[in-house]
Amino acid sequence: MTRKLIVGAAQLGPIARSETRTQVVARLIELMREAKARGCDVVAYPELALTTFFPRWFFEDQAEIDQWFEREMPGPETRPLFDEAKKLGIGFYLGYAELVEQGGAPRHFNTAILVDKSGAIVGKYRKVHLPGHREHEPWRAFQHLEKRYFERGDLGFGAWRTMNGIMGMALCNDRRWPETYRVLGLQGVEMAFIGYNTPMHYPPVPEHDHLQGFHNHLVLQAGAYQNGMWIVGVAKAGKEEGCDLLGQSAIIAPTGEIVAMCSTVEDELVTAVCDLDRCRELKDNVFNFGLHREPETYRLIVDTKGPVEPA
Ligand SMILES: NC(=O)N[C@@H](C(=O)O)c1ccc(O)cc1
Repeated sequence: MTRKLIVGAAQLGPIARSETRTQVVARLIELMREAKARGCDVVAYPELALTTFFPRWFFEDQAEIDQWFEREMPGPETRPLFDEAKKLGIGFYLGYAELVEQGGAPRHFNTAILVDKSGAIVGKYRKVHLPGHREHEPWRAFQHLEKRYFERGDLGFGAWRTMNGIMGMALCNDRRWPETYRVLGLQGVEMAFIGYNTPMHYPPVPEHDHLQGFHNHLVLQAGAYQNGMWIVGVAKAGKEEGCDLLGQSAIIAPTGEIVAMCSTVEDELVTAVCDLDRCRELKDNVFNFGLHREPETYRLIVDTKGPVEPA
């Protein structure tokens, strides 16, 4: 049985603040149909793919915040996407803001799901590394209030056997942290889906603005290679409500090579044939964990948040 998966990275251009879920889902379905026409088994969408990137605004009214969140998945507006996936027989990865009631209390997460070819949700991930700030910082041209609007994910970095392989998920800022990939890699993940919304302007260190594209590929390629996994990085891109977001969505081989990349900052699909068996080239050799890892010497990584004084 071949383990070649045809994978689509369905980058989204900007989503206007006024755009409805129904309008966005229509865009997602169009990309899904294109993916199917190009033979895809699975298609990946960005982080918070159903709305504009709302953490760029400070809202005080909880009802105004909650309007950006999904209370059920699928819900009435998103069900057509699941129906289409089932009809076409294509899997998908989707990021969205999740609102759940637990023990009578509302909980807010920045979430991604993996849906198989039958339209069933097989995995859920809630973003662990929440970037930005908690309080209103009016000096910024755009807020980045993920720390205010979301709780840290409580599901860890899972791995799921589906679509003939072992699949993992992460979201945006998670991709900058080597721990993310390692926890996935240790579970044998062969393909990780990572949606992102990355502003080109980084207010705390604007000297890095020109490096956004470089840093994006640097971390995705290193994560792929060091763990012998395919990585599908998918942007929400373009000028969204005046804020420039990085594009350059990419499919990356376990060798670290970029095999497909978007060249616009609009809705754009790129695809690649991803042979999951190629992960073995790394997992059995240079990154054979069982043979070469020395976890006893890595204690600081889990025992401290860091930094610590040098010994
Ligand atoms: N949605 C995200 O997690 N985005 C982050 C990232 O790309 O790491 C990010 C980028 C720039 C910032 O000023 C704040 C946060």
